[in-house]
Amino acid sequence: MNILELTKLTKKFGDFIAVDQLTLSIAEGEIFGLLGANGAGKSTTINMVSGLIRATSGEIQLMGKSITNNRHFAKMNIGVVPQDIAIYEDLTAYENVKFFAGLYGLRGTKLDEQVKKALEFVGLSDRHKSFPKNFSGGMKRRLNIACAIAHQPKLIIMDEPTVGIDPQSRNYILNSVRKLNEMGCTIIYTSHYMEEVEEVCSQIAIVDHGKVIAEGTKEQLKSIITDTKDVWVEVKNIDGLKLEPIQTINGVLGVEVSDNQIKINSDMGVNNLNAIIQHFITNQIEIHSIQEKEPNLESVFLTLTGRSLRD
Ligand SMILES: Nc1ncnc2c1ncn2[C@@H]1O[C@H](COP(=O)(O)OP(=O)(O)OP(=O)(O)O)[C@@H](O)[C@H]1O
Repeated sequence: MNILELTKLTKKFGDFIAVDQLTLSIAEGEIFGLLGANGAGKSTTINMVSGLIRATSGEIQLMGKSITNNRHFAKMNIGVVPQDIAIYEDLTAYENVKFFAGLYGLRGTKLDEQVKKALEFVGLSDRHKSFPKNFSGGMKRRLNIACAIAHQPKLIIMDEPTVGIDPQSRNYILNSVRKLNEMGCTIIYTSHYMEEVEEVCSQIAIVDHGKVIAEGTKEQLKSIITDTKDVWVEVKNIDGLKLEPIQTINGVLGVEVSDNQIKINSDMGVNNLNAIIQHFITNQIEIHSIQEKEPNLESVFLTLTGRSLRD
């Protein structure tokens, strides 16, 4: 079953189209990655799903029900971890989670139980009486997650939850994503860090200029571009290297140089490694290292859009 279906979802800000007839289906049980550069339209899409802003046109269905006129149903079943941390600095960690969970109608012992469970889940039980103003960035993010999950939503949307935090908290959050998924939640995870999306997501949609430009598992996405490979040659000293003759080697599609590294993009079906190495030997340029790199989601993005994920 699809937990979420977006059909021709569009958001205009004046004349500017931030989300452009975006169509996407997310199956129950996935960790679904929305990958796109800054400004691609990820947050705007999330904000329409969570009801923070109204769509200009298009349809959003949650568990088979339109949510346009059913905000309450959406609110009860969706938990959003917003990009900008939304917690009250002058409430304790416990009070923060209690406040947000209370907005979903939880009361009494049930409220208390679920708040404690959520704090335990994010590893902040022993800090429940502390004020978040004394927390690190990573702890604030974790508290933000507790606030979004205490009402036990079926769909959890995390908008760039690892921006600006230390590596330890980042790992903690990625593990929480996996655990929540194992507990039965569907997760939508937006990021412009392709490593994270590759690591944690079972399905990925690449968003650019408000549209989905490719979708599938990471293997399916990579297969879009497996007809090319990159050979990286690191040299001791680049002086005297002529690039034009490399371009003419059979199968070579492009050559880029940065510092002492030469990246040679080449047709996967052509074995031209000997010819490439020979060129360096002929020009008496000493090779320090040479490696062929597998395509990753960054290269998929680059191939599809002509731009890098991070500007
Ligand atoms: N309220 C607004 N008014 C006008 N333009 C907006 C508004 N909100 C977003 N935009 C524009 O819409 C586009 C999409 O923004 P959005 O925040 O959805 O991108 P994003 O993919 O989430 O990127 P980021 O990773 O930077 O958050 C951007 O060009 C942004 O400037």
